[in-house]
Amino acid sequence: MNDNKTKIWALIPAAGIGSRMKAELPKQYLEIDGKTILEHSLSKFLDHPSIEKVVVALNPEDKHWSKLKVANHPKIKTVEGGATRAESVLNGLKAIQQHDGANDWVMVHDAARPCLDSGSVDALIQAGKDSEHGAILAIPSVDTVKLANANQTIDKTLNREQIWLAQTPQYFQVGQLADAIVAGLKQGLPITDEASAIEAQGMHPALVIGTRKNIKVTEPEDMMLASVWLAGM
Ligand SMILES: Nc1ccn([C@@H]2O[C@H](COP(=O)(O)OP(=O)(O)OP(=O)(O)O)[C@@H](O)[C@H]2O)c(=O)n1
Ligand SMILES: C[C@](O)(CO)[C@H](O)COP(=O)(O)O
Repeated sequence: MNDNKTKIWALIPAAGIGSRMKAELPKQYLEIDGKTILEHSLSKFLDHPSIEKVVVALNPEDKHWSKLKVANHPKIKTVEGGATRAESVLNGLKAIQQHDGANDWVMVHDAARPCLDSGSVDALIQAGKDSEHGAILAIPSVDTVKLANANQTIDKTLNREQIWLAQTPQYFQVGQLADAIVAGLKQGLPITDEASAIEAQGMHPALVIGTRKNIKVTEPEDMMLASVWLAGM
């Protein structure tokens, strides 16, 4: 549980190569309205008064970050990313722990989600005050969800009332999250978001309703959608 005195970090995994985007640059460096996707994602935290510092995990071969204006921002610290998203996040958490931040809280947010609104950040901070096990943004499914067999036939329909689609930011105590990721990686679990590592330790993070605008830019057609949402923000 956090309180009004808790120090809050943001951690942006930005070390991916964007293979599904099939662009010449890693997708976080593609521009929308004169700013890279990464800068749009970062701005929500750099401008937020409750976020003290922002850690950005970069690909060791990154050639683009140093050209951005934001690279010299006093609130930002960079670390080397890892081979997977979970390892990039873990590297960032270790850097925070080196600053004595194990008891601080951290909001992990995909570099590839540029359309986050500050109201959602506020809602997560609020949820962290009531939750022992952290909180994530997510949206209830609006589609009927099928569980598939290996041969792409339907096994069964899941109860939609219980299906939520996870977004980021995901908000946890730094030490609790780092321990959970280390344990999950050791067990060979597929850690595709922070909550999955926490859940695997038997904890139950809260679900906070996000917005459908907070898309993850993943494939080429997502660029158009993100630019529409950003134009309205
Ligand atoms: N080794 C990795 C892989 C991914 N990410 C980051 O995790 C976020 C979500 O990952 P995803 O959307 O899958 O990005 P990519 O891995 O770049 O895309 P793809 O899977 O299409 O290659 C992105 O901000 C990405 O930069 C990371 O920091 N380190
Ligand atoms: C963390 C995440 O954005 C939650 O939906 C998602 O799991 C990342 O998945 P990716 O395949 O690494 O983009």
